[in-house]
Amino acid sequence: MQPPATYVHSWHCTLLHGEFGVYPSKGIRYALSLTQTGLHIQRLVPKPEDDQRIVVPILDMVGCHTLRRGSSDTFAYFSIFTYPLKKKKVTMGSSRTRQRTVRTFRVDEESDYNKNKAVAEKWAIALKCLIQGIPISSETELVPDLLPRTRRLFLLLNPCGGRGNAFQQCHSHILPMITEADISYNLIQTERQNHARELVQGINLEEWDGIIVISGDGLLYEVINGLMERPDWEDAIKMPVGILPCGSGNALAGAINYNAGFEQAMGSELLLNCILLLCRGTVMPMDLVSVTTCSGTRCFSFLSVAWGFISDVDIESEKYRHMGSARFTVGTMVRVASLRTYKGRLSYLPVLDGHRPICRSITLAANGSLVPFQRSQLHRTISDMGLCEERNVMYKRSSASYDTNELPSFETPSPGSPTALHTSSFPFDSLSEPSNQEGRPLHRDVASTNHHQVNGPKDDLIPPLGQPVPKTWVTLEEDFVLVLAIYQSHLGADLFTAPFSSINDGLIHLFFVKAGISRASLVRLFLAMEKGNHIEMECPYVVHVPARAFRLEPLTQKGILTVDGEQVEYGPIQAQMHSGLSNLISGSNRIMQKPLC
Ligand SMILES: Nc1ncnc2c1ncn2[C@@H]1O[C@H](COP(=O)(O)OP(=O)(O)OP(=O)(O)O)[C@@H](O)[C@H]1O
Repeated sequence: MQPPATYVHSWHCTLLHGEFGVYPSKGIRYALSLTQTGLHIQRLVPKPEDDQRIVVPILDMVGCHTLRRGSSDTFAYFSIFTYPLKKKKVTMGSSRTRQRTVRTFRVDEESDYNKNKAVAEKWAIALKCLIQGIPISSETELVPDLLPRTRRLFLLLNPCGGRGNAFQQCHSHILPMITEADISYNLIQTERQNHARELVQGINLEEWDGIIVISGDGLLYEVINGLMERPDWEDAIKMPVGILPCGSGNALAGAINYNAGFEQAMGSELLLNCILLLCRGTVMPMDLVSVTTCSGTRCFSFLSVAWGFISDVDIESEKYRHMGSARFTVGTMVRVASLRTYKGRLSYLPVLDGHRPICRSITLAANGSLVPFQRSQLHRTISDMGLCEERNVMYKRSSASYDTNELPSFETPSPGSPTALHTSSFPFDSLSEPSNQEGRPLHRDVASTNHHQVNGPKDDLIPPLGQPVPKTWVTLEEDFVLVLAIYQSHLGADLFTAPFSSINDGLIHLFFVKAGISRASLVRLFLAMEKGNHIEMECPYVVHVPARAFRLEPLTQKGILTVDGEQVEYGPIQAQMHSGLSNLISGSNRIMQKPLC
């Protein structure tokens, strides 16, 4: 990660310098120089044959502890805990993994322990400040007051998430690393669906600096909605939340990993990256979308609303849960083999760029092979409707700026009001009741059925579900293979679905695939999505539109709708963006503060 050009000089200036022994002592001595971005280690004794230096990036560090060996020892020690990324040779090629490395330095300049201890503490304070993104310079007096009080995290672990190995991951990686980062915690194992939702409704906000789910996206969905159900929701939703990926999809973890500038990762590499970022602890606003289902129930979503192919695969693949993320691959193959289409009406409030709506299409050749980016048929279709100029809009990651739409605002009806809709008034059914192979009931029920969310900011962009959408909205009636509204870059840790999306860009990215797409093209689309390459493709059947609000009215009677991967009641559904409503522990230092050096 590069510092801003104007700060390059100060970025490399030395904050601290010293010469130390090591533990265990083998007569080796090092010169250490600390800069804003790394610790430079130069061996002094025995003298190296060539001028080799090791640079340990601050980004690889989780913490630093000071130590003493015994009361008679006059030396003080400081240990630095790092997790550098190492390449590992495996049978077929190589893979990456983070390996714990501890370096302990001996402060032995003085014959008085207290003087050596003061030096060791100074180094520990400086390192901790840099890890946590607290600005320091060579002029800063390195005193303990620079550091915030010990962070206290409320950890919620779902023993049934993903492959069911969250408990094992917690003991082998998570707890050791956060202890090295001086984080105190309370760990609770969830016992059933909605347990996390209930727990966060009862916590004292003053007692915690963050709520972390050790699970998949489903548990975070419960936490966010539990916070929104509190009478003090305005304060509660500002509680920083975080995720340590132990689920199947791990979409938000994929987005956090990408936001931090790491390479796309899965499994324990992704988990270790996310623990590292949690230890840094920096917080950023995260967009939430309020979703209203046909009964008038409102819930808050941080990831996606899906209908058709994606929600079918998500829910129908529950029976392959033991496979971890591979369950989605199997589910995709099954669903491709018996491809369904769904008739529906999709309306959306487009985002204006210089007062022009933006849309893009992705084109595959008729035979399903990738072709260079061209103007697509669908582009023309929309342009002909006077909705969009014929042009290709390329998005830059986190640099897009759009005009605010000036639109009338609407009152949202309370769930009991005459305009609110009720499930019974819609002739819709869920396509499938989730069940596993053995026929045992699954832990997933249709989410939020019993939760009427009344709190939260007003949905001022959408009229009540029973009323028509404003004339300024775009409405399409189509046979769809899928409709997806996503507001994170990733739909799964290895599904880089919206590369132009960022955690707080205030945009709902609507993707839809129309009936007519060949099975081969659909498979290619999902394969290309792994690396985000689908964006370079053109396909007349695949469209992306940024929006601020949308309404989806299924006209096919049976189907599955999901919000953040959780099944919700089937029927008309609508949603509106509430930008930056929550806070996410992203650990990212992308918005760097000017160093005071
Ligand atoms: N002890 C438990 N037993 C059964 N289900 C539980 C338990 N604790 C939580 N749950 C439920 O498990 C569901 C799935 O959890 P989660 O989403 O975290 O994992 P996942 O589905 O494997 O991952 P992802 O959502 O990333 O695909 C949640 O809806 C949650 O309510």
